[in-house]
Amino acid sequence: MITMDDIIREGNPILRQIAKDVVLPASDEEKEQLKAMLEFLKNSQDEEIAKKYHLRAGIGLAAPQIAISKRMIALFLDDDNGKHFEYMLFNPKIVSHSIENTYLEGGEGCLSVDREVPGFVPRHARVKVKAFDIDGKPVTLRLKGYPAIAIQHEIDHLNGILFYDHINKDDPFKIPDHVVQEE
Ligand SMILES: O=CN(O)CCNC(=O)c1cccc(Cl)c1Cl
Ligand code: NI
Repeated sequence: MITMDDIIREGNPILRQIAKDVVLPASDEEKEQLKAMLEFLKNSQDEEIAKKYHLRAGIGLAAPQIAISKRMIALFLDDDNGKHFEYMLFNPKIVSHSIENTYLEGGEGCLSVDREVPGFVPRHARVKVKAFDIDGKPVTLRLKGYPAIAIQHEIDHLNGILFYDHINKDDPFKIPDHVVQEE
């Protein structure tokens, strides 16, 4: 199982690399790694397991965070209406997005960043993502709200971007442009 020992932290150059496409069909090893990433998220949100293995909670995970510079991400979260989102994706790509932006009032955090970095992280309010599922089938996701924010955080990891790169340096809590409502 993946634990915090497997998660690389700021300073490790892998976090700033552009991850490589997974050559499809994915290998059994790549499928197992992606399944393990989803399992980590579930474990990290399970009070008993998280306590037992000292896991920090996460709603998403990108392969570069476990030192695998490949375009693989997992998401496991419920949105504000309690709708559940659970994905294991190969080669996700944002193919279009809203002009409108959004942001989380509480800011964002990252398992690869062992410190609080306060400030609003501007995100597209809505995204259309094309990717491939664990079986190699093409999928198209249209997301808004929390899941849209989360998938952007993960796809950023594949491009060597960390959440705080987006925070306004002069005024971290400045409301981002084109924001229509707060998350
Ligand atoms: O890349 C994934 N992580 O670092 C896992 C830990 N962070 C979170 O779960 C998290 C927390 C707040 C906002 C967003 Cl968007 C995310 Cl993703
Ligand atoms: Ni992160």
